[in-house]
Amino acid sequence: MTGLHTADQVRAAEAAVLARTREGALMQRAATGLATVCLRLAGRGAGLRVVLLVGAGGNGGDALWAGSFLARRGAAVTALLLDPDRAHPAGLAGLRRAGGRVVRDVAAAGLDRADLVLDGITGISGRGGLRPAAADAVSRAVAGPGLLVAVDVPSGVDADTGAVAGEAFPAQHTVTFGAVKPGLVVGRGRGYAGRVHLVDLGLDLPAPSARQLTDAEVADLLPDPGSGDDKYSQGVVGVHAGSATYPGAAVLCTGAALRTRPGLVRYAGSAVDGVRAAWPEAIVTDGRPADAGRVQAWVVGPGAGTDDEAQAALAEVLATDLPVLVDADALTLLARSPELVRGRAAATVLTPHDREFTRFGWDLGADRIGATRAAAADLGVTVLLKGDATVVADADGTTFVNGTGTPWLATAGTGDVLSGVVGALLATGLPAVEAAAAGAHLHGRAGQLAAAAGPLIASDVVAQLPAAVHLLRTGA
Ligand SMILES: NC(=O)C1=CN([C@@H]2O[C@H](COP(=O)(O)OP(=O)(O)OC[C@H]3O[C@@H](n4cnc5c(N)ncnc54)[C@H](OP(=O)(O)O)[C@@H]3O)[C@@H](O)[C@H]2O)[C@@H](O)CC1
Ligand SMILES: Nc1ncnc2c1ncn2[C@@H]1O[C@H](COP(=O)(O)OP(=O)(O)O)[C@@H](O)[C@H]1O
Ligand SMILES: [K+]
Repeated sequence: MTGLHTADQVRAAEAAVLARTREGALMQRAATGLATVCLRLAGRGAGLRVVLLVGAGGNGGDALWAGSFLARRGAAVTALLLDPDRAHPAGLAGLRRAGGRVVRDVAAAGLDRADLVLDGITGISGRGGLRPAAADAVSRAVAGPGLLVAVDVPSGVDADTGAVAGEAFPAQHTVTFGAVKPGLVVGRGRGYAGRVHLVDLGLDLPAPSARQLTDAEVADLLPDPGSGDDKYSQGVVGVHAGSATYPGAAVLCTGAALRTRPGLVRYAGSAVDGVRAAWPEAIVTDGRPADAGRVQAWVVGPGAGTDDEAQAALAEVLATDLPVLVDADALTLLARSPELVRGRAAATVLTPHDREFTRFGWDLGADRIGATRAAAADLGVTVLLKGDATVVADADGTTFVNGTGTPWLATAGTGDVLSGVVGALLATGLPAVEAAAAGAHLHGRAGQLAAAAGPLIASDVVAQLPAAVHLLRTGA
C-alpha cells in the first residue's frame, strides 16, 4: 500500500524529527536522497550541466544542498535565485563551497543547454500558481533540453489536492520526501508529477489521509474458488442495464461481471436477446429485477434509460437489503430522488463521472478527494468518482486513489465495464469501499493490457480482465 499523507501530516512528522536532530540534518538527508535519484536518472555526475531553480523556502534549500552534492560529483551546477535575499543561507553557502555558480538573471542560468533542471521553487508550502519570475524560469526550462525533476512537489501544484491554479512545473520525475502527497497522484497534479520517487526520511507518520492499493493487495481481495464452492457460493451478481434498442451497456456490464467472478451472473432487463447472444453463461430474464432470482448484489443503470420503468427498477433494487451499485442513467434518476439511498442498511456505491457527480448538486472543484468524501458523507454511501485518477471514498472518510489505468480508457462503454467489475466484487461480500477501489484497480490494469495491443474499445477491456487478474496474482 502507498499511504498518501497531507502537507500538514508531513510537516508535523518532520517537526518531531527536527526537534531531536542537529540543525539541517533532515534537509541534508532529503537532499542526499534527491541527488542520488538525480545521478541515477542522469547516469553520471561528471560534466553534468545542472540548473537549480531556487525559491525562498525549504524547497529551495533542498535544491541547493542537492546541487552541492552533485557539484562534488563533478557536475557543473548553476543556481538561479528567484528571491535572492531569502534563499536558504546554509544551502547557498554549501553550494558556493562546492564550486557552484549562483545567478539572479534567468538569461544567465543556461537553461537552454542544461542536462538536468531541479525545480526547488516551492514545495509543500506553495500556494496558487507560480509568480511571474518563477513562471518565466519554468517556461524557459520547458523549452530547453534538460530533464525536468521536481523537488518534493512540482511547483505550482497543491500538495494536498493536486490543484493547479496557474503556471506549474511539468516534471518528468518528482523526488518526494517522507511520504507521497495526494497532489502527486490525483487531479491535475498527477499530470505534472511524472514518475514519483519516494525518499524515506524515517518519519513517524500518522495513518495516511488516503491510500493507493498495490497489485498484490488487490489480488488478496480476490479469493480463488475453493473445493467446497459451487456456482452460487462465490456471490451472484444481478445486472439491470441496457435496453432492447441499446443492448451494448448490458452486454459490456454483464460480460465484465462474468469475467471478474465467473460463478453466476443474472441479467434482468429488456436487452435479453443481446445479452443471451453475447454471454450464453448469463441467466437472463426479460423482466424486472425482482423476477431475476436470488443475487448477492445489484448493478443498476448503464444504458437502462430514465423512464418510469427504469425509475421503478431502481427503487426496487434500492428497497432490497443487498449492496447496490448505481451507475449512469440510474445516477440521473437518483439525483432527482436521493432519499432513495439515505439510510439504506446495505451498502450503496455510486460511480459517477464528473457530469453525473454535479447533477447531485455537489461542488466539483479542483479538490477531487475532498469533493468525493463530502459526497459520500452527504448521502451515507460509497462514491467512486471516475477520472484519470479515480477516487473512491466511504462515508466515514476512508479514501483510495486509483493508480492504474490509461487515457485510452476514455472511450465509450468502459464505464459500463467498470460497473460490472465492481458489482461482481460487491457480490463476493467485500466491503463496498474495497470492492470499488479494487475494481477500479483491476479495470485499470485490464485497460493497460488492452492498450498495449493498440487503441482499445470497451470489449477489449472485458476480454483482458482474466489476464489482468493473473497479472495481479503473479506480477507477470
Ligand atoms: N524544514 C525542513 O527541515 C525540511 C524541509 N523540507 C523541504 O522544505 C519544503 C517546505 O519548505 P517551506 O515550508 O519553507 O516552504 P516551500 O514549500 O519551500 O515554499 C514556500 C516559499 O515559496 C514561496 N511561494 C509560495 N507560493 C509561491 C508561488 N505560487 N510562486 C512562487 N513562490 C511561492 C513563499 O513565498 P512567500 O509567500 O513567503 O513570499 C515561500 O518563500 C518541503 O516541501 C521540502 O522540500 C525537506 O527538506 C525536509 C526537511
Ligand atoms: N483520461 C483518462 N485516463 C484514464 N482513465 C480514464 C480517462 N478518462 C476516463 N477514464 C476512465 O474510463 C472510464 C469511463 O467511464 P464513463 O465516463 O462512465 O464511460 P461510459 O459512460 O462511456 O461507459 C472510467 O473508468 C474512467 O475512470
Ligand atoms: K518543487
